[in-house]
Amino acid sequence: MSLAREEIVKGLVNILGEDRVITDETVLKESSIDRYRKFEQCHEVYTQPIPAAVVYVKNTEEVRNVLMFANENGVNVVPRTGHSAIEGGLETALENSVVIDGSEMNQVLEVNKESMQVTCQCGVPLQSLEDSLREQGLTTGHSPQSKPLAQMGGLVATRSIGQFSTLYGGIEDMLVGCEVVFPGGQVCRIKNVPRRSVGPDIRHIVLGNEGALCFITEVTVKIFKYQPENNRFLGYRIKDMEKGFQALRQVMVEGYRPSVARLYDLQDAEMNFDWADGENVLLFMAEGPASITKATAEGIDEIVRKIEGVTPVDASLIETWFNHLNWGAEQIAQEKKEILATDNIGITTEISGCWDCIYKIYASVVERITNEVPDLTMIGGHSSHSYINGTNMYFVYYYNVVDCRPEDEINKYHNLINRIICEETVRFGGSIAHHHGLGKARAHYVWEEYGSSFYMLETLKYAFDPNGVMNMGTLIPVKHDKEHPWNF
Ligand SMILES: Cc1cc2nc3c(=O)[nH]c(=O)nc-3n(C[C@H](O)[C@H](O)[C@H](O)COP(=O)(O)OP(=O)(O)OC[C@H]3O[C@@H](n4cnc5c(N)ncnc54)[C@H](O)[C@@H]3O)c2cc1C
Repeated sequence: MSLAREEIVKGLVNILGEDRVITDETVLKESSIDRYRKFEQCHEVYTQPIPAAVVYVKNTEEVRNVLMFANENGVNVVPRTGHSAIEGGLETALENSVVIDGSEMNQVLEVNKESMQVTCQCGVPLQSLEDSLREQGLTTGHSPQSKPLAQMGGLVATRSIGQFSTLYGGIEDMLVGCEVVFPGGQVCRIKNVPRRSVGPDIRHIVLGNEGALCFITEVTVKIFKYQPENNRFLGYRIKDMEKGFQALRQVMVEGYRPSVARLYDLQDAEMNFDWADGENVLLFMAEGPASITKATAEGIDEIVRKIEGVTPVDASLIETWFNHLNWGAEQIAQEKKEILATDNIGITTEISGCWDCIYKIYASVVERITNEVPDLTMIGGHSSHSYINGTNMYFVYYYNVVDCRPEDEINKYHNLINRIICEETVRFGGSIAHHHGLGKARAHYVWEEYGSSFYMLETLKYAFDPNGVMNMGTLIPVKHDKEHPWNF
């Protein structure tokens, strides 16, 4: 039999003491969702089950004790660090869940300048880590737009990616080793080595698990020399979006590795660049030793200028724009004010596809959303992470919320748009989530995404979380309506 709310709180207080078991109603409500339900959040309307408690853990032993308590008593837990999730990964989908917050595990344990790696606890904010590394002439190379908000545990748990990914890769290319705790109480450490050939790469069980398999307590990531004085910026207007994708492809296929390679369609460009002048925008940044950035910038410029319909712009425009790209608490507060004042809301959904299908996905998503979604005020997007075999597409959309209560917005608009994006992406052979994770929102499409390999994901879930207490509903939905997967 499951424990009553009071018994759960009592058990947690026995483990952690009263101070670190929070049962304040406002905190609990705010902890029941993340930015997937941004409209509800702005209106302070909470539709998800309110957790029994939020607990602040200070070390691995405490994480272990809380997880074992939850596992033995069938209590759902939701791991959390920076609270910047945007796909519902932090929603407490089951009654009487416990949010385990690791943000007080915030020590940088070692900066190893010889082996070029840094080890930190899960709650280290990326911004403070990066600021202190830069003072020492070093960088993680990781720069998601949420750098001012996100913390190391969450960044690994979501398989995050940063703005310089074309050079440094995603977090999966940076993670060297880690320590994690499973619900049965097993504490596992994956050691720090440059590479090994000893069976499957078990780091990938941790990466992107979204708190549905284990709690990440410590991570070691690579570090690189920080040499901003050598940065080169390039920017272009380009008339045709499809040719823009071809330009990105050519840069990658010819073997160039800019840190940033981005293509904005004209709708998104209009919102970001006052010089876009009704055209799409291509931009690049090269980082690293001076000889490499010079050669990279010159090589890319030569390729792009040969493409029809391209107009170069002053490099300083790109540099200025780039320095104001990140989002912290201030931008989030400002956004809330604007949403409340206008009932107009902007949301993003990102996917990926190989070069042979990305334009088809883009064009068909834009067409369907334009035709099928009511009250739309903008649909567009950009590609911001490119590879030898393809790229991502980051759809950006705005709509007016008309004639509906805050709690009805999600199904009337947001889930409808998500469905279109997921359907078209799967139809053309892409992946429904490039870097924000499946959370609870896109988990409804997990079968379409995985196909026959769903067996492997499901087996991992059963093996590592046999009692079903790790962030239930994330990766695999708790309730799923096959006929109407977008309605939840
Ligand atoms: C304005 C904005 C911009 C963004 N830009 C980017 C971007 O450029 N690139 C990008 O990749 N993402 C981006 N995101 C999404 C988000 O910031 C990332 O997913 C980030 O990695 C989440 O880190 P966090 O510490 O905030 O994790 P949280 O939000 O606390 O948690 C995220 C998920 O990870 C799980 N989790 C958290 N901590 C742990 C842990 N210790 N152990 C196990 N599971 C855990 C949670 O259960 C949840 O499912 C953006 C978000 C916002 C709001």
